[in-house]
Amino acid sequence: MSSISKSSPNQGITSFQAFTQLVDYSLMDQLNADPNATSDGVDHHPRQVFSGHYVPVIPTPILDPEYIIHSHAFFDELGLNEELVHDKDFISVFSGDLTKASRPLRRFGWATGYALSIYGTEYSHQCPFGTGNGYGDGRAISLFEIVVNGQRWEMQLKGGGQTPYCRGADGRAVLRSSVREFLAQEYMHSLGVPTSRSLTLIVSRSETVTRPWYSEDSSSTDPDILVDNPVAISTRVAPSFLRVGQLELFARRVRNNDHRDARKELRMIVEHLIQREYQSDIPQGLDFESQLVRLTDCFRNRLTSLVAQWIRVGYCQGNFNSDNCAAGGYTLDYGPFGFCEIFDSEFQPWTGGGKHFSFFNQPVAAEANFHMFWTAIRLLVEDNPEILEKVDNIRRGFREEMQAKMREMWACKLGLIEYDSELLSKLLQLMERSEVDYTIFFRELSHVPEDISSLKKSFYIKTSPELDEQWCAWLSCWRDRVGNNRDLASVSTSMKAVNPKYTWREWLIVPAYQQAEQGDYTLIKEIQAVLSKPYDEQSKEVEEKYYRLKPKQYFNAGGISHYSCSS
Ligand SMILES: Nc1ncnc2c1ncn2[C@@H]1O[C@H](COP(=O)(O)OP(=O)(O)OP(=O)(O)O)[C@@H](O)[C@H]1O
Ligand SMILES: [Mg+2]
Repeated sequence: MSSISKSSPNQGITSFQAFTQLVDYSLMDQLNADPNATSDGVDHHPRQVFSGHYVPVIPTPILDPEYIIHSHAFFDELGLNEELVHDKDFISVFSGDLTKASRPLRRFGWATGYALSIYGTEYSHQCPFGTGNGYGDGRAISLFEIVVNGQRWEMQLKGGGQTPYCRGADGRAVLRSSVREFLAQEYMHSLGVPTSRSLTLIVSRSETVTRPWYSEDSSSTDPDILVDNPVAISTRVAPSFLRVGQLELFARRVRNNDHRDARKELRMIVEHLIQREYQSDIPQGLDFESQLVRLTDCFRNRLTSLVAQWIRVGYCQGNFNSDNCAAGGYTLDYGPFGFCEIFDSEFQPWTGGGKHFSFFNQPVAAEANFHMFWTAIRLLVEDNPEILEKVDNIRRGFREEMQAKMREMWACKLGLIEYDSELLSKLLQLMERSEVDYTIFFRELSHVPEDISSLKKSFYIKTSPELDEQWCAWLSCWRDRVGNNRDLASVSTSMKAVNPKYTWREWLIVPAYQQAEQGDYTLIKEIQAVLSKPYDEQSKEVEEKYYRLKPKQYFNAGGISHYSCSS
């Protein structure tokens, strides 16, 4: 679990100039740039990109940037001193201004194309040209990579302006969505769930964009007003930003025989993926085809673990398309996401997401993404039946592995040594009938209570005596299972380490971004601190404010309980 540790003034990198010494373009330089890219990186209009792995693009800085917050934990990991946020060159670069960048920095970053599959169905008409060649990072621009203690990190602006993939949109992200993404990424990391990380959040004091949103107290499904929002840039960081959709893009070009180098470009991006994300799992000395088998196996392992973890912590990605599925197996794109409060196996905060991307259906959505991954990479071993058989077997085994990871997760969450399907399914029924708060329920259960009174803290409805009786029977059965020859205090400790006390409650986040729109960042910082220790009890004051059921007025509230637009 991460903690906030602030480096002392003498420790770590304090100047942007020193920071630039970490920058490394060597792996990116092995990939192909779009041969039709402009030589000056001024490439901000929607156009088709037919080949190459990336397009060099100059970001568009936000006007009058003001630093809001950075990740203390991640600064610490990277060996950056807190002082760095006072270096104006550091803030300029992470607000999208590369105009004064000097060597080793380059004056442009890059955007990448990717394909889209929704729940295993390929799409290409979402791009303005109807071909898929205009789809990709429309507002995400990577600046550079740094290497710290042998670990490579790609630094990417979200909201850094238009790219050839912007499809005519403004390339911006609003403060609301940037605050959400910044805080959620850090929270996920503190929960111990693999994720892209947050570095900095910077807002413009003068530039705004208009977005549809919800009027106060609106219960409408779709936004009912247009709002001017300050724009912001959050910088997110990951070993790479390669998505399943990216592999698909190159695979589609191979299948369609789009150009001479299509197969070569697919192989290059797959080799790049192995180097960027799987170096520690796949020995470099192996021949490429054996590496591919290992890659398929490792990705299946990471993806199934990830989704089981999501369900453990109550997270719903909301829009788990292949273009929002990181090929490194971590959480990516905190737009339409939400955390389950009142338990509903079909919980889905994004109104456009439907049941297929809902809370408990995420293992199935993940399988659809894995299927697209497998479809793409198997093109590279088509002429080797032995290898193909191995890769296909791994594909076939997805469901079984997913189920095994889910069983393991539920056993852990319930403090059991062995998974018990009957105990779990009875519990889930009771949870749904009693409308329990997902986080509060499991946290209270983690105290291994003797009766159901403390569990009732998590109920949104008043239960009948008959329902109470069923709960008592369930609890007694569960206590027998967990207590069998085990010390209950240690069961409780291990349960508390997997059942967080503090969760993301959208109605507590809303005031933070609303106050930030008025220039007050206190609440953002408070939430960052609380969510950085989600498994700790924390103070009485924090408990009273953050360990609470969702108040009635926020049920069905547009922009809080559901949203149709998240950008
Ligand atoms: N304001 C915008 N300007 C340009 N492109 C945009 C904008 N908003 C979204 N897009 C693009 O539309 C596509 C779908 O949007 P989605 O909300 O999944 O992505 P996102 O949140 O911008 O991106 P990411 O997946 O990089 O976190 C993405 O390719 C994204 O780059
Ligand atoms: Mg996305």
